Amino acid sequence: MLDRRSFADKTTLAKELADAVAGRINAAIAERGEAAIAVSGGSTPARFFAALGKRKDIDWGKVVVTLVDERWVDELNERSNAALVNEKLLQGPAASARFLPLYSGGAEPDAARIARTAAGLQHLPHPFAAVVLGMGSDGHTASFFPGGDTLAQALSASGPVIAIRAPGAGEPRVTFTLPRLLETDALFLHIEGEDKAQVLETALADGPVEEMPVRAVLRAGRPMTVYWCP
Ligand SMILES: O=C1O[C@H](COP(=O)(O)O)[C@@H](O)[C@H](O)[C@H]1O
Repeated sequence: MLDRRSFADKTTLAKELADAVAGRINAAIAERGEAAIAVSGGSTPARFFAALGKRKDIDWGKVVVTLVDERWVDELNERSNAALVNEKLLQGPAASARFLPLYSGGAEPDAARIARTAAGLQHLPHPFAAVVLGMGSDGHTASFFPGGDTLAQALSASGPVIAIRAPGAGEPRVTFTLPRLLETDALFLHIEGEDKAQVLETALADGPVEEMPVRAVLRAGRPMTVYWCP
């Protein structure tokens, strides 16, 4: 179920992952006339975003991009995942894609704001053509954090999105739920560095999901391809 691919360096990984995701986008457009992808934030995806956004073989006007999760901050904040997507991915050819953000205003993701985010996702093409997850060194993925106040619901609710707060998360968060993220043609896990490789080994061993929520994805019984480089 887990296909693990290793690459010599970050540039090669970025190009190979962009090739794989572009293939999924083009297949979804051929089959369904449109494609949606959900991508991660944080520091790891910048090179991959740049490689994907340059692709001229994608009909970007038929592509919807969203995030797997978001810190509850506006786009002027340097921790905004949406800002990263706008700066690195939605440039050049990819500027014609439609972006559906998860942050919907204010300082807290209260019920009304989460409902507004969910309403904005109503016309998201379904299923995703590709979901690209990242992973933190604490074993979180998307915003499924150890100690998350709504972790159990985030891993089981039909979604699409839920607010979550956790000691290691910094700001309050919004995340797609796991069941919704698994509704995808292809699932990727993008990690870089020896430390993340070690975290993945630990996550693959026995142990509670609550301690390393990425285990919920690894144990979901869905094919997933890991892209890793040192
Ligand atoms: O906070 C987040 O962290 C993870 C991992 O980020 P990285 O900086 O270690 O690459 C990321 O996958 C997630 O989308 C983001 O919100």
